[in-house]
This record gives sequence, structure tokens and C-alpha cells, in this order.
Amino acid sequence: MLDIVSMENKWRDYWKKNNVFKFTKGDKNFSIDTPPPTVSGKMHLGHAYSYPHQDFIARYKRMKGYNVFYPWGFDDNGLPTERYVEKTRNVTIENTPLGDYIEICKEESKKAELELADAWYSIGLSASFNDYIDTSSDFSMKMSQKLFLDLARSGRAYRAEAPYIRCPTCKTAISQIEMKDAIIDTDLVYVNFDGIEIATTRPEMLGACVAVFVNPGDERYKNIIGKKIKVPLYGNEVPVMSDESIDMNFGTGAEMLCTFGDQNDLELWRKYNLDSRIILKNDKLNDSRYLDNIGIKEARKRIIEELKKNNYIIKIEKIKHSVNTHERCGTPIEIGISKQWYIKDLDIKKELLEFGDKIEWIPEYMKTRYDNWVNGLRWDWCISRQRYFGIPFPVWYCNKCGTIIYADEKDLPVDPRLVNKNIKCPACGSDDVQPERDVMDTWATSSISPTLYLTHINSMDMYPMDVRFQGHDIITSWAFTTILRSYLHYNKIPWKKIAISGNVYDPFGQKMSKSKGNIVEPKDIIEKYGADALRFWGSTTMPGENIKLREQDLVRGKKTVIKLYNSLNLLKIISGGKIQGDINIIKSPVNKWIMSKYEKTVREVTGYMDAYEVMKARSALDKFFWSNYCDNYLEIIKNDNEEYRNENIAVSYLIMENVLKMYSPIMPFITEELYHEIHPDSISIALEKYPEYDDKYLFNEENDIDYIISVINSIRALKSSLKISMAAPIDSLNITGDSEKIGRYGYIIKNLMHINNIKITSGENININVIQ
Ligand SMILES: Nc1ncnc2c1ncn2[C@@H]1O[C@H](COP(=O)(O)OP(=O)(O)OP(=O)(O)O)[C@@H](O)[C@H]1O
Repeated sequence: MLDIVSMENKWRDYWKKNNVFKFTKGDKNFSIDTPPPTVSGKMHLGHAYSYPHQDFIARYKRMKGYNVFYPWGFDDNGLPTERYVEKTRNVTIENTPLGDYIEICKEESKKAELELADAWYSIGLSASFNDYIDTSSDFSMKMSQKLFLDLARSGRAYRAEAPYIRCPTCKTAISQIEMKDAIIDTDLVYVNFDGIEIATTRPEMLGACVAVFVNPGDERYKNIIGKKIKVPLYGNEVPVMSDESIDMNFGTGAEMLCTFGDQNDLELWRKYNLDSRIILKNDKLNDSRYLDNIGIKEARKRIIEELKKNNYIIKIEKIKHSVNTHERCGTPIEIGISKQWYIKDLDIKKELLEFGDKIEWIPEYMKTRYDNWVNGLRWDWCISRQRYFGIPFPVWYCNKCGTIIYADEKDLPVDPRLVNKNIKCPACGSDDVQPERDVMDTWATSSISPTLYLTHINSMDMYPMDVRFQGHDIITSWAFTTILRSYLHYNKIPWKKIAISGNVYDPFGQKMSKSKGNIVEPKDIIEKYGADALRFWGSTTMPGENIKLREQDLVRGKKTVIKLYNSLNLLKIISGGKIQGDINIIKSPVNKWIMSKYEKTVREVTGYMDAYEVMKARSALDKFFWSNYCDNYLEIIKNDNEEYRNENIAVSYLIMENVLKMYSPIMPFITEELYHEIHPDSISIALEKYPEYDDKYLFNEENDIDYIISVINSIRALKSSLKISMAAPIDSLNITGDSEKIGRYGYIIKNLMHINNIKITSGENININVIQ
């Protein structure tokens, strides 16, 4: 009996011990830009589904003779890791000195990485786990800071005091990349604005109102455009202006513009160069009148009370409203003004779209998401975060003359927050300097993953990499920022192809995600069905398709494992454990038939694997293996004429080992086990050569035997309708059909179906009946 769990454990240990998947650079390399998972929780079924997609191709390419560079990494700097560490170690920046806080984050993420690496390795990935990189290491910090300095020197990275997107919960700037639309329940407050009714969801921002906007086509307000009206409570006068973007059907069709109530306010403010009245800073409102440094909710309550008291409120409606939120915590974002670091990208949309066109997208339709994103960019990329565990900016500011002081490249990596000695302003010579306290957005480092991976092995000559694998959930973040950085630093695409996986959803239709906590860990499934079966499930969708866990796929996967095991055992019985014979000249029609089918399967499977269509490759292989090879071929040779014995053994083993090879990228454990039974001296099936299509083995007999198989299937149907076993003998059978073929190959039918006599009648259709 096959003990799947111990068998898989054995090969996990073996691969690791023998460093089977070590990359050695050669003439024919293939490189993969692996997604470094964030260190923010446990590995889950989403990963167990999408990471095998890379591994299928890595293993396939290795067998096709490539030196496969399949690196491993962890993204362990930034907000997700901070949150994870704060929870696990019960620390906060408020109760821990910065240096200690960073050390604790490093210590805890290292510990988590070792566990995560084990979890990822358990699904049989052939990546370089022994030598992984992490984005908070000195190496990554040095590279990230160096590339930042390059951008700063060329003016691509700049610091500016400007409106920025802020998450009030995470208390940091975020970028457009991290925003998500959400529908929230809120109050729509109708206010009497100097005789005009205005509806707003942000009454607390009244003190920041600098204009009222209407649609130029709105007859109701035609006469007041260009006039000034008084803001209730505050009494200041603001202009009434018009813009096509105003939705006549929302509220009363007249809107107040505040600096800044939302992104539309910001855009109109920019477009018409309006005044600013900033009352919201770092999530507190202060208007020196009604609001004294208080939070948003409280401020809203207070202003509504004041408006009510002064009879300005007409009505309040409960509505569902679409807002921008921070994707990580779901909090509606705010727009403030402060100094942040940006990477300028709004001016190069055309170039970024062209770069997208140069990359092959699998599936192709996923490119639309990238194109839409680039077309819809409205902000330069804000890369500073008011957080702590991240790559620090290698920057100080001179307190005397305001010069930005950049670190010397030879001093990288550097954390200016912790090292402040011997820094002098190059402009005025003052040593009165202060460090930049912000850290970089985590995408600012993961976006240079091809550089990190290739520099790590000293092989930037392999740039661009061959392929990036990732989920569609991060096209607008990871894929976009990587293409952007690659354009800015090298004017090259980062990879030739990008292969996009779908997402695994929880039963409530939400993407499974570490930080959301709605996860199922793969370990119980591996215990019950095996990692091969789990990977099989990963091969049941087309590229980019979303999926839920389907138990029937795990069952099918496990059945395939057992079927492979049983077939080899049957072969051992048929051959008496001795592999003999050769396939140079094939005589048996059945062997000619199976060889033709086999060659066509090799051609089909290879074509699909080359196109990254693993699901179609596996289906073609399943069909050949289950139906042609097991149900028919092995059954026929079990009872075949003695004269073909050696040839049968040679052909059946040849096909068996090549079937194992073709299954091995998908199910590496069982195929390794069985291949070693046939070839105990092999280091690994993963390092063997993938079968090559050879038209020498295509024979005309294929069609004849196909016909005989149809006759056999009709006899099987008859036996089952008579409720007799397939092995039960039948004395005499009348077969109507192609008498020439049935006559020539009748011995196959008789042997396989245990029939003593066959009477043949000519006829167009196959018809079977027992002669009593
Ligand atoms: N539910 C999922 N289904 C399929 N792939 C996923 C899923 N979640 C993450 N991935 C993929 O795994 C890779 C690493 O993702 P990551 O570590 O960010 O996972 P995550 O669970 O989304 O984490 P977090 O919640 O911290 O964002 C990415 O390529 C991502 O697309």
C-alpha cells in the first residue's frame, strides 16, 4: 500500500539534502521573477494554488534542458510586517525605542520566514529556498537605496509639499496603488448655502470650503454661476463655478469644494487653481472656531449640531456612498497636504503603455488591467510612509540652509534615523542636520525584484528575466511598479512574459489573504490528500481564472497518484520485474497503436506547456494515460499473444516512464518515487530529459486499433448490461461491423474480452449480440 505522506516526506528531504534544484548558470538559462510573499501571517490555499503555476513551468523548463533560475524571497519590510510583529510580540512604536522596534521586527520576521519557507516548500516548489533574499536585509536595503539615489539625482524622485493620500488608521501616506473603492453607509446632509441647497457627505469640512460647483448644463443654477455666496456658519464668500464633471443627479446637483473633501475636490482645485483653507491635518480638524483639534467623527457631529442650531439644515438622508479606502484596512482615505517623496510617472504614461505592449501577457486579456491603470493614473507615486520598519531614505536635511543631503553610495546601506554623526551639509558646511524619518513604501523595494534576484547571483546580464508570475490582484501594484522601475533605471522591460494566476476565494467570495485572516492552511489537505493532489487542483484552471477549493479535484488528484502507482505495479507483474525487449522495430499492431497515440500526446502536451496552458496539457495527458494506456493498452497486453511479450514490455515501460516525466512538473512526488523504481540511479526525474515528439512512431494501424477499441467498448457495455464481470467468459458472440478489421484483429477482442468464438457479420454500424 502506498503511504502518500511518508513517500512525500522522503522526497522533500531528499531534494533538500541533495540540493537537486540548485541553479548553475549556463548557456541556456531560464529565469523566474518569483513573488516574494509578505511576512504578515501564514501561508494559505491561495498560495498553494498559485505558486505551483510557477513551479509547473520551472520544472518543465528544467527538463527541457534549461538552467532554471527560480529564486525565492520574502517581502518583510513595511506595514504588513509591522502589523504582524506588533500583534505577535505585543509591541508598538509608542512603547519601544525605534532601534529596538526595528530589531524586534527583524527578529520576528526572520523566525516567521523559516516557518513560511517550510510551508511553501511542503507543496514541492523547486525554488532556491536555501538561499532566499528578503527585502529588509542589508543587501536589499543597499540596492533599494542605491536605485532611489539614482532616481533622486535624475530628478525622477522628488520631495514636495503637496496634497497626498492619507490613511487615518495606519497614520501614513499611501499611494493610489493601495486604494480600493468601497460602498459605505453615510449621511447626506442638505445645507442651506445662502439660499442654495447643497448636499454633502462631509459637513465637517465646511470650514475648508473654497468654492461651490454646479454643472454648466444645469438649468437650476444657470443664473448664479460666477456669483459669490456665503458659507454657512463661517460667513466667508466663495465663488459659484461650473464644471462638466459635476453630477446633476447627486444630491441637489450643487456641491461644495473643500480642501480637500475627496479626490474630485483635489482635481477641481488643481484645475481652477483655487485657494486653500486647510483645517484637516493628521486626522484632526482645527478651524479655530468650532473645531479644536478633534477627530473626524466628532467634528462631523459638532458641525451638524451647529448647523441645526442655526437652522441651516434642510434634511439628512441615509445613503450608500462610494468612497476610496485604504485596501489594507478598509478605512476611507483623507487628502491632506504635507511633504512627501514621489516618483514622477504621470509624464511617461505613453512609454509605460508601450512597455506593457512589449511584454507577453498570459492570458492576454489581463493586459487591459495594466493599460487601464496607467491611463487612469492621477498621482505621481508617493513613496514615503510615516512608518518605521521599512527601507529608510538615505537622506538628511540641513536645518540651516534647507539643502537635501544624500548619503554617499559607498556608505550604503544606511539608516539616517539611527546614524547622524559626521554628516555635514555640502552647501553650507553646517552639521546641524536632521534625518528623514519616513521610510519607503514596501513596493519601492519589491518593484526592483528582478534587480535584487539577479544581483544576488551576480548575473545582471540575464536582465530582462524570462517570466514573472503573480496574481491578478497585484497587477496595478507589483506589475505596474516593476515595469515603471525597469523603464526608469534601464529603459528595458523587466521580463519577456508575465503569467497571471487567478485568486482563491473564501466561501464568502472574498480573496483569501494573510492579512484578512480568512485563510485555510494547506497542511491538513496535504495530510489527507497529499501535496501532489493539491498541486493537481492548481492545474485545473486556465491562466488567470479564479477558483474556490473543490474537493472533487483533490480526490481526482489523489486517484491519479494511486493510478500511477498501480500501473507501475501491474507492469512489474506483466514483466516479471524484468525490463527487456526493444522498440527499434515495432511489430505488434497494438504497440503501433499505443506508440502513435503516445507520440501525439507528447506533441500536444509539449505544445500546451510551451504556451503555459498547464490545464490543457494535463487533461491531454490524463486522457492518454487513463483511457488509452491503462483502460485499454495494459489490459490488452496482460492477455496478449506470447510472440509480442518482449516488445510489449519494452513499449509499456518506455511509455510509463515518459508518462511519469510528463506528469512530474505537476505531481513531482509520486513521479519521483516511481521513476526511481524504474531507474534507481537517476538523481531526480526533475533533471531528466522531457520526452521529445518523434514521428517515426506514427503508424497507420492507429485507426484500425481505434476501431477495435470501439468494438471492445461495445462488448464492455453489453457485459455490463448483462451484469456480468469483464473477466467472465462468453462462448460465442456475433459482431456486426467492418468484417475485414474485425477478422484481422479478432484475436485482440477474444483475448481481452474472454470470448471463445466470434461470428462476424458485415455492417456499417457496430452491433454485438450473444449467440445462445
Ligand atoms: N487568495 C489568493 N489566491 C491566489 N494567489 C494569491 C492569493 N493571495 C495571494 N496570492 C498570491 O501570492 C503572492 C504573494 O502574496 P502575498 O504574500 O501578498 O499574499 P496575501 O495573502 O495577499 O498577503 P497580504 O494579506 O499580506 O497581502 C502574490 O503573487 C499573490 O497574487
